[in-house]
Amino acid sequence: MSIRVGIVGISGFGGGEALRLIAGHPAFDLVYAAGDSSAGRPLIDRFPGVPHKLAGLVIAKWDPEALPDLDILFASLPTGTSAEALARVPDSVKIVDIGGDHRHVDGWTYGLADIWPERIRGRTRIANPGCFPVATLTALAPLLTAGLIGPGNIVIDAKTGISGAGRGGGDGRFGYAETNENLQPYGLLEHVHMPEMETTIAQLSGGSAAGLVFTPHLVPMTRGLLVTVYCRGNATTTQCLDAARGFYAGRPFVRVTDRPPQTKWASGSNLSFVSYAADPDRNLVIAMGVVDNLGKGAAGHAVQNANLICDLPETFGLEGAPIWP
Ligand SMILES: NC(=O)C1=CN([C@@H]2O[C@H](COP(=O)(O)OP(=O)(O)OC[C@H]3O[C@@H](n4cnc5c(N)ncnc54)[C@H](OP(=O)(O)O)[C@@H]3O)[C@@H](O)[C@H]2O)C=CC1
Ligand SMILES: CC(=O)N[C@@H](CCC(=O)OP(=O)(O)O)C(=O)O
Repeated sequence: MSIRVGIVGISGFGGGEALRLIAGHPAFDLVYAAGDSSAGRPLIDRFPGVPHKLAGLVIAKWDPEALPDLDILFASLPTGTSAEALARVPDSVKIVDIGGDHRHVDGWTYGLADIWPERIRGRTRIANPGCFPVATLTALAPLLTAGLIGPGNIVIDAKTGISGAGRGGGDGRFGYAETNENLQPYGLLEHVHMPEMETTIAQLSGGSAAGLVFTPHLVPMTRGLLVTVYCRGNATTTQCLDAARGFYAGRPFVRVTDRPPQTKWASGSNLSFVSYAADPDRNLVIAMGVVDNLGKGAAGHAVQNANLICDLPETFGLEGAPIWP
């Protein structure tokens, strides 16, 4: 079976990771690559290591009115730039939007694939969750649905690799000299992922995520994302681990570990790792979540969502082991 696939934003970090995964996918055929400043360049010029079967593809100027015959389009454009153009893509073309323009937007399904795959199958417009929300929500969902923690007063302390900012993140914070051997908090009290997390926590728990605090930090590594989430709840560590093991039983991409997870465990993969430490005497639950920001945080999750909407095995193209070391 061959499913005709396009990627817009292919020269970026998210698009490049989608290219890597789709190049090895057993059912997807990349027939369209698009961008802006990279348009006109052969793919092999932008990515010298691209497989021979894709070497002839030339990056097109992104134009939703000039698409070839496509079954599915991956959109990996800067948040804020894709809504108007994606609205002009024909209905017959399924879309997975890796960017942030369609999360909790009417007509689009919020694609938390490990948590609610049944909501995604059969849909044609999927909004990938943001990278911080997916790590956080994957760790919290079993606890919220089991009532082991409350939805209020949750504190999320997050660390991300620099590639989370994309190639275009050019305000001087992301160069080698600024990031090497440096730690930077940012987005305090107002990060764009707050509303997405508040809405989904409320959906999962049936209550309000009032008092949510989220502080991301840039750390000097290329890939990887870790959240340490402090919650109020009268549960033991064993109860939290058991709840997560039950919740994710049979799900291929979530690993529940006794040990606190590390970012390298997920590198280059679509895996999420979660773990917990809880002290009922202090009414304290600590939930931890790890993903690769470009894997489960972006392109890996997008391919998983695409598999679901194309009625393929969820794991197609995503079965490789993580990169180590
Ligand atoms: N990086 C990450 O870890 C994650 C990113 N995301 C989201 O994914 C999206 C892409 O991010 P990322 O790959 O990191 O960003 P990059 O800055 O690395 O890449 C952006 C891409 O968008 C293309 N582009 C920009 N403007 C236009 C335009 N007007 N028309 C066509 N193409 C355009 C660029 O093309 P060209 O080079 O040809 O100009 C480039 O390929 C963003 O919405 C981001 O928030 C989500 C989760 C994680
Ligand atoms: C390091 C860094 O800057 N990371 C990005 C997260 C990338 C992401 O998930 O972005 P979207 O929600 O726009 O898709 C950020 O904090 O905004």
